[in-house]
Amino acid sequence: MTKVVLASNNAGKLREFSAILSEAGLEMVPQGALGVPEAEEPHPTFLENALAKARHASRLTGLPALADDSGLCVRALGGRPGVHSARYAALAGGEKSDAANNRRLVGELASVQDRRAGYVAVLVYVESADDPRPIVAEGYWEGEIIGEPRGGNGFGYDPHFYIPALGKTAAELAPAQKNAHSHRAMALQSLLRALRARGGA
Ligand SMILES: O=P(O)(O)OP(=O)(O)OP(=O)(O)OC[C@H]1O[C@@H](n2cnc3c(O)ncnc32)[C@H](O)[C@@H]1O
Ligand SMILES: [Mg+2]
Repeated sequence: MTKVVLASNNAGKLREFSAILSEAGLEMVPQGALGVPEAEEPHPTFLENALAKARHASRLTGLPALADDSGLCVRALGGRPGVHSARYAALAGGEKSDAANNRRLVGELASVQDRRAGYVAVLVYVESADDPRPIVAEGYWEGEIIGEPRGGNGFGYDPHFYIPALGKTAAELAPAQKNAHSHRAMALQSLLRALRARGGA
């Protein structure tokens, strides 16, 4: 099994990745278990932030690394919170928590008709810190933002992310169901195909 460092400190992401990757024959080690501190994510694009996180983890561990930069893009908010999804409330002086982020989001949409939104995940895999050929994959998942939270699974904005075709929020989906539809799962399947095409896994 190839050992890969997962360049994330988000417990929700780590759970979703490990469920998919264990089936793919990759041994993933969360960066926290190897003493890697959080990387800076100062960039305006998911791609640049994911690349920065992957390079950082690979540089500090000497292992191949997989990073995920993701977020919620709301049409009526011009794509916000976007790359700032993890610290949306903190940017407005609030705390850095899912609950505070959701309060800010729901408050901003209180009198807005257009509820359309999408989750974006950009994954980057590097063989080494200076890998000249990173593998990049993107996933997108469409939904609508609802004011009242529903469901206790998932993380982040999931209780407010309603998928009309499923009649449920992402937090009402069982973990395996979320992994059958989500932005992260779609990106990961595409990244694994690219990796296999290179003979990597
Ligand atoms: O950078 P790492 O350490 O991976 O962890 P993070 O939580 O800071 O991750 P990001 O910088 O990529 O920010 C992504 C944020 O977008 C939101 N998000 C992304 N994917 C999500 C999902 O599947 N369900 C709910 N919220 C999600 C959630 O608020 C995340 O904190
Ligand atoms: Mg982050």
